[in-house]
Amino acid sequence: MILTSGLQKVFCAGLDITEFYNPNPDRLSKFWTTLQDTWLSLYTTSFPTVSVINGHSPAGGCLFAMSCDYRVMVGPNYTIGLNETKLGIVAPKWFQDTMVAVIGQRKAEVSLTTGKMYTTDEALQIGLIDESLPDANSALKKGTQFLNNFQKISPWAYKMTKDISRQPTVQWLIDNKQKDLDFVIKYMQSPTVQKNLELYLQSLKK
Ligand SMILES: CCCCCCCCCCC/C=C/C(=O)SCCNC(=O)CCNC(=O)[C@H](O)C(C)(C)COP(=O)(O)OP(=O)(O)OC[C@H]1O[C@@H](n2cnc3c(N)ncnc32)[C@H](O)[C@@H]1OP(=O)(O)O
Repeated sequence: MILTSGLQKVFCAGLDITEFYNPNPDRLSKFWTTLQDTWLSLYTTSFPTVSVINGHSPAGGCLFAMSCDYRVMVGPNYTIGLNETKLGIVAPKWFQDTMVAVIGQRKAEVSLTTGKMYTTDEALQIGLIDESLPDANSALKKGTQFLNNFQKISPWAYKMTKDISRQPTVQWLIDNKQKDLDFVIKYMQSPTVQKNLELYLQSLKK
């Protein structure tokens, strides 16, 4: 499966920040549970996945890209990263662990604490993406070539290998789903968090 965007310059703008601003707890609960379930499904697919990152990919967008098996990004003008600290919020543990699995503990810590958005070249250098291509068509071709590798791999061997590799992060969320949800609902009601989100939303307006 190839995960890509039909938009011109945005792969995924991340989660809808307006869902966090002045949230209705019931709605936020459904929103967050859907996100947890979507991520669990994507991270544990029984088939190979590639993200063809054909535009900017902040926060939740970066999470979805990192959750695929391989990342091909169009360069040089787009950016990718977990920028939550720039919004004055914290990336949850499972977001962080997904990044650690891709780029390693040290690089992830620097990336997460600074909320850095990496250009395509920078992302390639730190291993956040696997390949950089100059346009969307060649990126799609590369992504397809990667998937073709699996024609010669046993689906069972593929799935078992991926499960072993991703199990700790997946199991943590399965075991802590309700705790994670309760924390997000409480966290989003904090006046400080709300102020940070208000300022960030204002900064996005043109
Ligand atoms: C101890 C443990 C604690 C754990 C607690 C957990 C806490 C919860 C964690 C929450 C995790 C959050 C994850 C996220 O994904 S947050 C979202 C992060 N996304 C961004 O920062 C993206 C911001 N947007 C941009 O940078 C640009 O819009 C972008 C580069 C994507 C595109 O640029 P472009 O110029 O094309 O688009 P515009 O800027 O014109 O945007 C158009 C309008 O869309 C609005 N917008 C953009 N992104 C978002 C978004 N993610 N959510 C809501 N709205 C968004 C933007 O304001 C424009 O609006 P108007 O048309 O009204 O002006």
